[in-house]
Amino acid sequence: MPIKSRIRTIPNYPRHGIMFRDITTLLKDPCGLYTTIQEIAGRYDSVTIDKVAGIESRGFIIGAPVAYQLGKGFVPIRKQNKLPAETLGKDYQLEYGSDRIEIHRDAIQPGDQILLIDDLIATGGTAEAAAGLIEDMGGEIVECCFVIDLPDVGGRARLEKLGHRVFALCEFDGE
Ligand SMILES: O=P(O)(O)OC[C@H]1O[C@H](OP(=O)(O)OP(=O)(O)O)[C@H](O)[C@@H]1O
Ligand SMILES: Nc1ncnc2[nH]cnc12
Repeated sequence: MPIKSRIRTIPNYPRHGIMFRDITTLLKDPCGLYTTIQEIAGRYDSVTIDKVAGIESRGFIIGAPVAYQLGKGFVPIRKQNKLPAETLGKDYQLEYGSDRIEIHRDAIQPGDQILLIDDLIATGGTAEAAAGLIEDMGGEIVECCFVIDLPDVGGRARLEKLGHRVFALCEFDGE
């Protein structure tokens, strides 16, 4: 069964008008989880990557096994006040609210080739902030990689306009 058909849609969550794309139905399926990680990791098999960065929280579920499969380290980009050492942070707007993400100041070395991973791109605000943090530290974004793209919300176009490569395993377009 394709990855997309294992993702459930919950209308009007967490707010009226939002079609929430729920990956828990993909994750609970051993074949769904395995295929997702293999497909992403396979894409970067012969690409130079120093570290995989994942965005809290759903980006951790996808990013950490991809890093493991590629034999690379994993860097968590976390919500405000969750990281214990010195951090750099950025505020950003969400499809349904606003938030702040942070990264440890010693997580990235200048010139590091970083694969940025999250489960989903909607407005692209979260990924733009995460990519910005990585670039502020001298890291280079190899690609921004997602399980799900919502093209009608415009995040991919926003990241591409900033010069980032974007890849997603599937798209939900007004369904
Ligand atoms: O492209 P954007 O409009 O920025 O939205 C995408 C982000 O929103 C969701 O995370 P959320 O902030 O809901 O946190 P969670 O992963 O902890 O549920 C999703 O996992 C992405 O990180
Ligand atoms: N429509 C959506 N479904 C799941 N996660 C999201 N994050 C932002 N928009 C979302």
